[in-house]
Amino acid sequence: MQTLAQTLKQQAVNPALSQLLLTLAQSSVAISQAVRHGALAGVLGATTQENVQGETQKKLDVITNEMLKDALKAENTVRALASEEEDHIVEVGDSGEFLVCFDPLDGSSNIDINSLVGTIFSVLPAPEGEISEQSFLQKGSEQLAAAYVLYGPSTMLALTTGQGVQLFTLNPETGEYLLTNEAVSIPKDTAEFAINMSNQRFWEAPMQTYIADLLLGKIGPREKSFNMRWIAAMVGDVHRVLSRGGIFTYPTDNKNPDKPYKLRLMYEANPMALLVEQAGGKASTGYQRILDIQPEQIHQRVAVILGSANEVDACLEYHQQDYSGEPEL
Ligand SMILES: O=P(O)(O)OC[C@H]1O[C@](O)(COP(=O)(O)O)[C@@H](O)[C@@H]1O
Ligand SMILES: [Mg+2]
Ligand SMILES: [Mg+2]
Repeated sequence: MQTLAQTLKQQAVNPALSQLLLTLAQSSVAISQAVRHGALAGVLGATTQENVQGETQKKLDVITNEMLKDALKAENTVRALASEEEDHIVEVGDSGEFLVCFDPLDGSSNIDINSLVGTIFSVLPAPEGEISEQSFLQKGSEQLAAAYVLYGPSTMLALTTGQGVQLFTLNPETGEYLLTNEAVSIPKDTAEFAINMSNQRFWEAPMQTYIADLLLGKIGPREKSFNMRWIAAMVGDVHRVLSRGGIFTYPTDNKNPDKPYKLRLMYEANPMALLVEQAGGKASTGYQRILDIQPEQIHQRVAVILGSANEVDACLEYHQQDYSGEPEL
């Protein structure tokens, strides 16, 4: 089986980018080991700190963030990084062509129940000159590479450098990622949706109506029965979408008027949107292609609807209708 390094070579990926991706992959092997040791390594549970988003940091959020930061500081390919667990950007080197955004531990509420977690990466070109937060505010379509690692029964890496999506499985004996799917393709149609249903009463009318129609199954306008899954780790849900199709959404809600969206654009939505599009799927806010959004802040949040192309289109049709004359749901 082909290794990650061999695959990058075959794709003729620029050597500096290859080196960076191999470093990120290597760090994820170390994270995978930390995650696997769980309580034995004393890494479970929460810290007393909060991140910039006001969320209590888990010990592993902090540990994995430090691991990635240290690995990137030892690199000469990266100018600066932006992380979910850092209030501001962190400059890591004077030379280098890249900026990296990451969510070091996605789905961290799953860690204490020994369920799926992951890491998400996005690589952007570094502009010339001084680096500031502004340098990161590039559209998702500018990403040079995007990847996630899923720490599940096996550890898997999904990667795109703009040449489709490849899936690698970690050989735990050798610490090497081996190519196990060279061209991921998301089926266009699906009968599976993923949404946190407990927020139903807080959604906008289009999402309320769309999900209500899915729940009606064969007797509803869709004339088809749908199943539901929710892993509470975007990496896990997106991996299922890449593996067998589906629609995944964390839509706009008015639960907390100051926070109408949950997922973060720069290190959750953008990298996942690139992976999904590269695998033949679609990713939208309901009103705009995610990869076309002009970011305004590194920690900005966004509504996400992604997955099987025809199902995302079906959901988007609901967003084009006018609900103003209808009674409130
Ligand atoms: O707990 P909820 O509201 O279901 O939200 C789950 C969502 O939150 C996230 O866990 C956010 O990620 P973090 O754990 O990195 O903060 C997503 O991965 C997931 O889709
Ligand atoms: Mg996350
Ligand atoms: Mg996280």
